[in-house]
Amino acid sequence: MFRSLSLTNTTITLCKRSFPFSTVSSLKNQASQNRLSSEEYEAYQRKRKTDWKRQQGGHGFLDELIINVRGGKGGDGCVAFHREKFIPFGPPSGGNGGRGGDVYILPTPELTSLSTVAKRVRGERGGNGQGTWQNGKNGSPLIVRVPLGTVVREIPRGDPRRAQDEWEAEEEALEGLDASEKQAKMRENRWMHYPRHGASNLERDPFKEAEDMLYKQERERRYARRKRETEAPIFLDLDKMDEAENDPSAPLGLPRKENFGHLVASGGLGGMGNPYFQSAENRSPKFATRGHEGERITIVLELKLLADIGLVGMPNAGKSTFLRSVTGGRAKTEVAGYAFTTLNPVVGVVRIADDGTFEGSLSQHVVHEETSVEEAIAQEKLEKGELAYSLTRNQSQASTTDGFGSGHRFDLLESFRFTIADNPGLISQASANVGLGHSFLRSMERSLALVYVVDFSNPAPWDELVVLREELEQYQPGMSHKARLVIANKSDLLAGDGDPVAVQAAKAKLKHLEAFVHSEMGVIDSWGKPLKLDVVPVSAKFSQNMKKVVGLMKTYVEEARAVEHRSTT
Ligand SMILES: Nc1nc2c(ncn2[C@@H]2O[C@H](COP(=O)(O)OP(=O)(O)OP(=O)(O)O)[C@@H](O)[C@H]2O)c(=O)[nH]1
Ligand SMILES: [Mg+2]
Repeated sequence: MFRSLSLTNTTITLCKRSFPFSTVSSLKNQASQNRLSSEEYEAYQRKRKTDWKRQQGGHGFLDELIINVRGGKGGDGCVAFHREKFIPFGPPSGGNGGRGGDVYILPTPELTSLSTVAKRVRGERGGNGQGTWQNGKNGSPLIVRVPLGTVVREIPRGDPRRAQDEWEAEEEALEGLDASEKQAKMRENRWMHYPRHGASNLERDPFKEAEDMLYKQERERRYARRKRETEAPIFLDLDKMDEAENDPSAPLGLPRKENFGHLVASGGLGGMGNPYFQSAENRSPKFATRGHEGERITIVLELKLLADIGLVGMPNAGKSTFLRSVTGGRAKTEVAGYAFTTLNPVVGVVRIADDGTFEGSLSQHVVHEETSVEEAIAQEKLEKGELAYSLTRNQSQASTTDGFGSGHRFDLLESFRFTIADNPGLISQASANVGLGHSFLRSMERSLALVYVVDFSNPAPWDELVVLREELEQYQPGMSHKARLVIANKSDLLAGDGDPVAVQAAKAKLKHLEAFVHSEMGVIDSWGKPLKLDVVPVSAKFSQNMKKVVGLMKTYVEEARAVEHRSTT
């Protein structure tokens, strides 16, 4: 069977298979047989990647993960009777089961992504009780480590992404059974009987009373859980390390308290051994309870990247090129001339010396071409054998004349550093999940400052600004007041050849942009004072005017850090 697939103005025919990857491999085959040009193949792959991201409706960026957590099941109680020489009918001696292990969440600075977090977490089971009053061992606590800056939210009841809780799971397992079968199963899940006493136990009043009591406790627990879920669902904003507090004047040799983090699901209680059910009426109870199920909850983890500055712009404005330029090509973010190249936020580090020189400016790599062009150049060099003896990045920096020496020597000169996050493109209606949605702005929420990047070669770059501000406000009212700067990128495209008329026109356009920004785009800073945004024309591709931008960004970060410092002290 065949079907047609339209691809960037060409129509190709490909084999229909049910598994999408085979479609790609068949395309790969076609490409290798020269029936499909490599550009067409690439365009197809790119389209699939972006479509896939879009289908997720803005969810599923690398910084969001849903996990199912279960506390450990409690250990079973034991039915036993003490036996000793000359004591043939000793008292009941079954131990209680141990508690199931609790599950905690702990923020850790060593982690930077949620990729290491397991999607299903289950606490350790408590040990079963044993004869001669031996209680089972408690399950040890389980710690789920997440990166610093993770937000933990419990998924509420009714949300389809939520897994069943322990009671719902049991109800589902019992579905379709008649009343007596149900009762038998429920008893099996809850009670242990002394061998050959199962049937007789069920008829005796003490057992019935104990059973009623157990169900009553269960109902109370269930009610309390529901109440907790609706009144105080789990919400943790883990942006700070919290150390376990140790008393400094504690006696020597006392073990240090261990910090487990935040409890998210507690383990089930252990079952009761048969001595628990001993009473005046029932001197030798021949039953014990099984351990309780641990709490089951579904939580969503969201990682807020901690970048000082966030770049906000429409697709293709040159955000990724800008990040590569300020980091001297170190930040590995893809650059290409089509919309939605960047699908996940990428963070780069900018290091600055006292005199305003930044590490990226020392790089001899000043032209930042599209990734595919750079790859083609590298491939060509590789084939010619030029790469074999070429200098490494640090060696080439050592040969620069400005006296900074090798890249490592910059460590001595570095006086300030901040991070910049390159974001996917934001478009009009992103809040209604057009394009890639805007959920990635979550990473920007705690950025100290935002910077708009617009394509200055567009006929009306000011229109872009209005849309961007609108989308920021849609995401979080007041967020647009974090903006400090407008980068007018791609300025080389205007009057790059030095034609005086074009230069005049470019100057006039810049004036217009500045006037627009000053009159329409004012913000209120954290002290409540009105502030005008800076406007700087740059060419990210050719690394022009970058020093000025980096200098300005440094001042924003310094100011914002000072504000934060003051508000915390
Ligand atoms: N002439 C010129 N082209 C530029 C400049 N900056 C970026 N470009 C080109 O603009 C195109 C888009 O650049 P990207 O950096 O991928 O744009 P982006 O904003 O990251 O786009 P998305 O990731 O899709 O949101 C590429 O073809 C770049 O080569 C510039 O300063 N001058
Ligand atoms: Mg990009």
